[in-house]
Amino acid sequence: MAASPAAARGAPGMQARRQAKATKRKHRVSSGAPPAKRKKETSFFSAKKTSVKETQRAFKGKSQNIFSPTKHSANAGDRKQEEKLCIKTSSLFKNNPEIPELHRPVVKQAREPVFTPEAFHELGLHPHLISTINAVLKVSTMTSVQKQSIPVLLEGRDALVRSQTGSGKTLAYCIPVVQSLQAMESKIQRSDGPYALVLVPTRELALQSFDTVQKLLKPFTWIVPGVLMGGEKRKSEKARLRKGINILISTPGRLVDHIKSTKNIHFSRIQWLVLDEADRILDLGFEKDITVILNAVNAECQKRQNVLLSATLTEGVTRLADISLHNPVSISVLDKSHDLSTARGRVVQDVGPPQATGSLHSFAIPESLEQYVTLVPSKLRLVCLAAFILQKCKFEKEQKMIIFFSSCELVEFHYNLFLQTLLRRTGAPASGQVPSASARLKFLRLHGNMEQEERTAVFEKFSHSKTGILLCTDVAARGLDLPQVTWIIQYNAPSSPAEYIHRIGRTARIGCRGSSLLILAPSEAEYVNSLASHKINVSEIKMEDILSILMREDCFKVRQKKTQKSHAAGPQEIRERATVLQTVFEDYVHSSERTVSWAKRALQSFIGAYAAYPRELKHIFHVRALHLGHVAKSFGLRDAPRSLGVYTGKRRKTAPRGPDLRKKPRCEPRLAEVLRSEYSSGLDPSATQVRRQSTLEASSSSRDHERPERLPKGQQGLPERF
Ligand SMILES: Nc1ncnc2c1ncn2[C@@H]1O[C@H](COP(=O)(O)OP(=O)(O)OP(=O)(O)O)[C@@H](O)[C@H]1O
Repeated sequence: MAASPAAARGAPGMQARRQAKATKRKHRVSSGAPPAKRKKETSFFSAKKTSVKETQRAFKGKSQNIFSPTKHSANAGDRKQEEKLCIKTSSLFKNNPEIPELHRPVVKQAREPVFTPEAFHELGLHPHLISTINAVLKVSTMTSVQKQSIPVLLEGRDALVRSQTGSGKTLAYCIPVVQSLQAMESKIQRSDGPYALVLVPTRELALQSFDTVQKLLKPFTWIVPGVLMGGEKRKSEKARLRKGINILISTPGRLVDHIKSTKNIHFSRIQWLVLDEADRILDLGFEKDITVILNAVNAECQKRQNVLLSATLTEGVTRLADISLHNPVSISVLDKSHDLSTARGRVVQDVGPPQATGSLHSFAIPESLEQYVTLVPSKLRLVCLAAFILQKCKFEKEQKMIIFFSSCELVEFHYNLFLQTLLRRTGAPASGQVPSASARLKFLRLHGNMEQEERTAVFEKFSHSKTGILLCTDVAARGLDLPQVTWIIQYNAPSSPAEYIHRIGRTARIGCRGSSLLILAPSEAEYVNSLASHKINVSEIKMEDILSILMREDCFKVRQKKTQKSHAAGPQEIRERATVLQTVFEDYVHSSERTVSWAKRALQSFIGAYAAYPRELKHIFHVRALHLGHVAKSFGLRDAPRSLGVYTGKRRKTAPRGPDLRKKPRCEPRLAEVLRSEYSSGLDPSATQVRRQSTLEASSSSRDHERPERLPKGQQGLPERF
């Protein structure tokens, strides 16, 4: 017989008893007495399935009790009781590590001039190409990188091109490719196959580059562009390859997949090989894929032009290029004098030994990009992020924000959490109300574990929207040109200065204004110096200033009885409201087993990603520095989970005493499956197998970067020739 809803919820008397027990437990904690043994871990997980509304109703009642100490009662006994009840408020702000003074070294950032007064028609391009650039792409004058690169590439030279994010590198290579192919004496036939091969690290970037090429080809209808990027049925891609693609844009993984399985693919006519985001594509993650591609291309064609582009061409790439490219030209718009009134973008030089290129470790950042950092104790991270979202996207107009997380699971968790809490509580306009400021909270998410159709839809939607909040992994860090993004938030610090540059580079593109915020824990403050050593300058925003926005959000006000007067004001009220917000998160997380399990999995993923920071950053980001209980709070978990394994709903026979962060987190197979690669073709089962294995061996793959299989010993290294 099914239990009645009332019975399922428990009789009122039982509920009261439960509440009393809980209060007793809290009192013991506050008085320093050892906490009573939790009856069963199931009590932690077996929260009844409450709807969000129910949770909020329950919460309203609770908050009244929680914050009643703010009233000043004459009765000493009452006061004692009040102090005890204050535990929820104080727990969020108590026992946090001190926030250190940020002695940030002020460095002179490298600057690049973006625009030039020169028009495209000065380049001697086909008149139809010029009119397409002007009329379809709506650009008339060249950017610095275009002015430097296009003539060099039209001369037939190999080139390494570095210029800051959002400075127009795509057209810098697309225009010469189209100009040269349309001018070929024997007119290109579709069935000839690829004349140009463009490799990019992500599917969204492949789509975006394809879109640009397609626009440029409008007057030259006989040249057919095409994109291979995974997610699409291999069969239909094969059919398109069979018909013929002359400018082929692909992610490495998907191209390898076709090289191995598609007979119709050949490279005998290749004249151009372009690696966009070359440092990303040539790093270890893509080593095997790139080797396969280059071997396949080299086997069929020896003479072609090679172009490598990125905002962060590092020494490693330059050295590799130095031995692999033929008489290349290095183009860097970076104005070394930092004096923009002189020598505006005149730095074009032949590649010499790596040291000759000087400032390879200092990357230029758009002048109109303001960078900020805030130091936030772990317990307060979540409320701080939420407050910042509200401040920018609810209370200010026309804000478009991208928030970077270190793994797919972190994105999923925060996306769902914000939808169910921030949006429901503060975001949705009441029925019949005109959508207003609250309607600006439009959450979207993008990561590598999503179906391709959804990925593309999200990309398009965010691209065309004037506002919105995109939660994503580094899959969106490279190359994406999403218009009007005003804020970049890095909730988890990136693993390298190059990734920092690319993430923040999604805003302040092509002369627009934009800002970025990096959220660090107090123990991570040293990261600011690490950035400074790469000439990256950040200003501090105080956490209190971010939290103060909660004063504008009355739904986080502590409810007082009519007879009670709130004595909280200023910082105290901000703290109380922050606690209310944290309680909203915690109530949602603890509203069902499923949500608790999500939170735990996200926490585990966070720790995995944290353990994967490269050696040179380990002194800043080390799991040993994490306080698990505090970090758990930032996932809405009230306590540190006893085990970091994925929650299965079953109790272990012998529960471990407590989490030991010195050990690498144990990744359950389920977790390994979820942590699939961002950049893979998604089709190669052997790759997945190896990746899964490496996930289990090292937690590093929690970070949402692809680390496909390494080559066997003795076979490492790229072919000598691009
Ligand atoms: N000459 C130009 N004048 C005005 N806008 C331009 C010009 N060239 C390109 N753009 C625009 O600038 C934006 C950024 O260009 P693009 O994406 O090529 O930058 P990028 O240098 O490749 O950036 P990233 O390093 O992030 O990949 C695009 O919206 C593009 O249409």
